[in-house]
Amino acid sequence: MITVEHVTKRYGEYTAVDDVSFVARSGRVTGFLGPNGAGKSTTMRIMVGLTPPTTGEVQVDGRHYRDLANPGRQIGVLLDASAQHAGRTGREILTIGTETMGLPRTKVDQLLERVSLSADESRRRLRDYSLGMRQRLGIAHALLGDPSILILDEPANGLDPAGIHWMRGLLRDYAAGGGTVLLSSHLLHEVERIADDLVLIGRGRIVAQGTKEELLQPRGSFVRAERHRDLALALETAGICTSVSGQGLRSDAAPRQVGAVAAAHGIPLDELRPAEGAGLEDLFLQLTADTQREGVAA
Ligand SMILES: Nc1ncnc2c1ncn2[C@@H]1O[C@H](COP(=O)(O)OP(=O)(O)OP(=O)(O)O)[C@@H](O)[C@H]1O
Repeated sequence: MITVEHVTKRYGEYTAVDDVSFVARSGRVTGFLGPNGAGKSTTMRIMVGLTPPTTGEVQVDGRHYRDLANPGRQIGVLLDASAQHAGRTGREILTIGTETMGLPRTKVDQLLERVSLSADESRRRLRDYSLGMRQRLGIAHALLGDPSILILDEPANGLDPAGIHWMRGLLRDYAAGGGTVLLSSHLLHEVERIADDLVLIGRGRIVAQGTKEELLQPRGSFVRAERHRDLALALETAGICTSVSGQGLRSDAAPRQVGAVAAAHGIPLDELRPAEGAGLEDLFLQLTADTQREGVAA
């Protein structure tokens, strides 16, 4: 479990992370989502002691990262797949990992196989790796010490569709075995498929968090009636704001509430249903509308 408590990071006058709190639970995949520059990487760097927070703290399984004697055995980290010595081969990078963590050398071949890097590829230098191969090697490195927590910054970056499918299976299995997975991504559809819980961040602030089901639950209702104007007026009088949507009206109120108002005013309805689920992308755009660089309206 990762517990982030009131973490703030300021660079001079600029606040990159603003009072961020959330929990990534064990046995679950938590997706950390946000537009460019939202503060995801900074928060992850704070988690693993690479950046000191201005205020607040992060605990991993109840302890601070800096207090872990052999952190790689508890937390697997992939923040930047290219942040390894470019002149070393993949095999060398993993071998150094086994040595610093006190693991048997046999782990190297096990992990290479697990991330589908061939013996030939493992002998190439990192500078000659494609981005996808670097990601695979980075994931292998993160998994080396059989940690109970994985912190991955944009792990799908550079992976081809088969690679993304593979990674999804790997991380789901990992969480099914009780592990904690926190992954950041811009690939909203990918996260929608893999995550159990979601944390959305915009301009350093958390804008929404909860289970995927909670956040993607359809909100509000769609209603259609011949006496369209009467219905809109009745709903407005009942304190329910509506907007015109196609042939009907959309509102944030539940269908039951809308139905009750229509019944009270004797307005026959042609259609009444929950509004379609927004989908993560819509939700993401809505919640970060004022933080999007492109000013994307919901
Ligand atoms: N060392 C630093 N000095 C000054 N500003 C910084 C520093 N590190 C990060 N920032 C700023 O903090 C903000 C958050 O950056 P961060 O890398 O955490 O965003 P991100 O959500 O990971 O973005 P992306 O998805 O583009 O990788 C950015 O505006 C960035 O320029």
